[in-house]
Amino acid sequence: MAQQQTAPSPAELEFGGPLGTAALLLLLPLTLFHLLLTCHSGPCSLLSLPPELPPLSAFWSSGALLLLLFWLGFQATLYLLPMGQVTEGRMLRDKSHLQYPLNGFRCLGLTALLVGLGLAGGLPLGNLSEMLLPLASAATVTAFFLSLFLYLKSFTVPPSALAPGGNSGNPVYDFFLGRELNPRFGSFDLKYFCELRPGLMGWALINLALLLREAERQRGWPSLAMGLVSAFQFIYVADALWYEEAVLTTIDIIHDGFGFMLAFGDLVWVPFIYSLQAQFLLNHPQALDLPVAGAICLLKVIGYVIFRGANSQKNTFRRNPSDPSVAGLETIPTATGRHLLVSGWWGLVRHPNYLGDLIMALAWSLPCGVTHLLPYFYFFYFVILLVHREYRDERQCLQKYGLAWREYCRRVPYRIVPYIY
Ligand SMILES: NC(=O)C1=CN([C@@H]2O[C@H](COP(=O)(O)OP(=O)(O)OC[C@H]3O[C@@H](n4cnc5c(N)ncnc54)[C@H](OP(=O)(O)O)[C@@H]3O)[C@@H](O)[C@H]2O)C=CC1
Ligand SMILES: CC(C)CCC[C@@H](C)[C@H]1CC=C2C3=C(CC[C@@]21C)[C@@]1(C)CC[C@H](O)C[C@@H]1CC3
Repeated sequence: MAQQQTAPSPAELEFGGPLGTAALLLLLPLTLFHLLLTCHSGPCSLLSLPPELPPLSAFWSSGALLLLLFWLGFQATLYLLPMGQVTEGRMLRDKSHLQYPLNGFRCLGLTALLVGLGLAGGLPLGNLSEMLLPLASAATVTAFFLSLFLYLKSFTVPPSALAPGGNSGNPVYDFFLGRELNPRFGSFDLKYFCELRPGLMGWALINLALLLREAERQRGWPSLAMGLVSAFQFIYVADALWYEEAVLTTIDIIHDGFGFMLAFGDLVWVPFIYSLQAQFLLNHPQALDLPVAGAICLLKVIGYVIFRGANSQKNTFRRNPSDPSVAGLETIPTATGRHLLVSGWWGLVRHPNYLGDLIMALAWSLPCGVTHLLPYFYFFYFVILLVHREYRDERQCLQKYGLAWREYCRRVPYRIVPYIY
């Protein structure tokens, strides 16, 4: 289906319009540093100010900036390696399709191999755990300059290349949301690359560094809690790269431009905020009984089965509705020629994949115990993100499918949690 590209009217502006996005431009980095400093402080209290601000020099090092640039360059090189299939994205406004390489999982494998070889050769990866603050600053500055470059670049492309939501004419709003839909250098797609590669793999690498540092402190073995958190989150990262093609149908790729929100989200928020549980465990070790660990693993499995089952069912259905695994499901026809699933996972609630993702998020926090709020930050943030995302998606689906979407909402009344929401 072709995408519409008219500038949004003031009533359609998202995230609180220019004022809301200006506030977010400040609040997001402030929240990041508040959380990092709190996590590394003794009391680790989420609601109070960090006890003592470290000297400014603790926030910056040229070594951290070089390391970050090396990581981005390394992942970009892997992205360009001609391995794996190439697939087509959804039809654009000018009726063309972009090509995307599907080599994410292989790049993860190559990265893991090189990191493994490095570790065997004595690479002090654990030291990364002491560089998180300057690394986060370097990543924030990089995301800011990348967004500025993307904003300026967007004035060199034709109107058909602009994102439906990010060309309001207000510079702050457009800088935040992103004007251009698919900024590219030749075949190198900047948004697709950032969404899945450096940040997601960086998150897994930071977790590994924290686990190694903890193991060094405990004479060789990481704690059960750290092991669970790292394993759970690694599975999530590996899953995203294995099913990389699915990201081509997300709001981020289809609807949102590439601006500060995604540049900061992909390159800073994901690696440094999503690793908060492991950061917390390094500084605040938690004992975990085997039965409790077993129950948490069960919760993770339940969440993963729902998340993967729902995502795969929809993706299979969208790719090939007559695939035997989805051919028997009940559907609603829409005026666009597409159908909406109304049984199976998508007959339970209107966003079963969000439900599974939220259950997994809880399973990532529980190994950190219940004495502190900070390891639950991801869960609470994720509830807000997904509720807001669900609201945005509903609005777009109502526009796309009209009466058929209303019929779907009537048949499947709950959005994310059955009988609750
Ligand atoms: N960890 C994190 O920070 C984040 C994780 N995620 C995860 O990423 C994944 C993708 O999320 P997201 O892109 O938000 O949304 P979805 O994968 O849920 O995609 C929504 C789209 O699915 C299609 N759809 C909706 N209902 C139906 C139906 N009944 N039958 C068939 N198609 C339907 C519609 O598109 P169409 O009809 O055009 O195909 C709709 O626009 C999710 O698992 C989510 O949990 C997302 C955001 C952040
Ligand atoms: C900075 C703000 C608070 C908002 C940032 C949002 C981003 C962190 C997320 C927007 C959509 C995302 C997706 C993923 C990671 C987080 C961001 C970038 C996944 C790649 C996570 C793994 C899933 O399997 C697919 C997700 C697609 C969307």
